[in-house]
Amino acid sequence: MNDKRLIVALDVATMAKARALVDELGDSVTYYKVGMELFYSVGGEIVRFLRNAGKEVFLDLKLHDIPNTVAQGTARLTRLGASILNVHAAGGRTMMRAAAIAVTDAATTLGIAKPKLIAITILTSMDREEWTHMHPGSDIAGQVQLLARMAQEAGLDGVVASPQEAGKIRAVCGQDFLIVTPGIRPQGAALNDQSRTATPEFALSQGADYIVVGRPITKADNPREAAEQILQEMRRSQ
Ligand SMILES: O=c1ccn([C@@H]2O[C@H](COP(=O)(O)O)[C@@H](O)[C@H]2O)c(=O)[nH]1
Repeated sequence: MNDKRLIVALDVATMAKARALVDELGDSVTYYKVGMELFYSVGGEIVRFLRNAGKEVFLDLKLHDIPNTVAQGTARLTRLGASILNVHAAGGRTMMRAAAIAVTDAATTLGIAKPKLIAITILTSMDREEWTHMHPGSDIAGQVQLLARMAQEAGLDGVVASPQEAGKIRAVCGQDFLIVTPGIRPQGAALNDQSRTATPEFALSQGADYIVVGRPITKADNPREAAEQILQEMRRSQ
């Protein structure tokens, strides 16, 4: 069984560990997310390895800097052949617009398919107490909707958000806008450092296009079995 809507977060520190997990998950998983830990350890080699293994890649490096720096960075990353790249929406509309143009131009010059460019809204680890401390009088869901609309207006293809806000994003951004939801926890799973979580079934019911699952699979005693259980839950929710 396999479902491209499941993206497994490959949060390990070495190529050997990454290879072992990809091997173990086999054909049950076709989409992997590569984040800072693995990319800063091994660089572009991991993207080439996954692509050669027939996998799709979400390169989750969350760029956040001035427009020119982010544009140049996303242009360089485009060459690696990932299907999804991302930046922080908090970098602003001008920064997101610059990144969107840079990705399109780089893909055109290289003659490759343009990766989707999506924006981080508010990290799923952020809880309401911490948010209110930082932004008195503002509510998370309203801010997520605002950031998602900004990303859409800047020409991005979608956002990363908590499954708890997916429905609200759909309501303001419509159907033709990608919603990728980390913070996924099957019933009874440890939350770890996540706060605004939900089950795979709930995320999909709220309009998420993709769910991102890391530790509930990668730290399980039997990662393949954990992935298969999530895939079964996804199938039930169709
Ligand atoms: O808001 C965000 C944005 C990105 N992430 C990333 O997703 C995975 C989640 O891993 P779990 O082990 O399932 O918690 C991780 O790589 C984060 O960097 C996120 O969690 N929230």
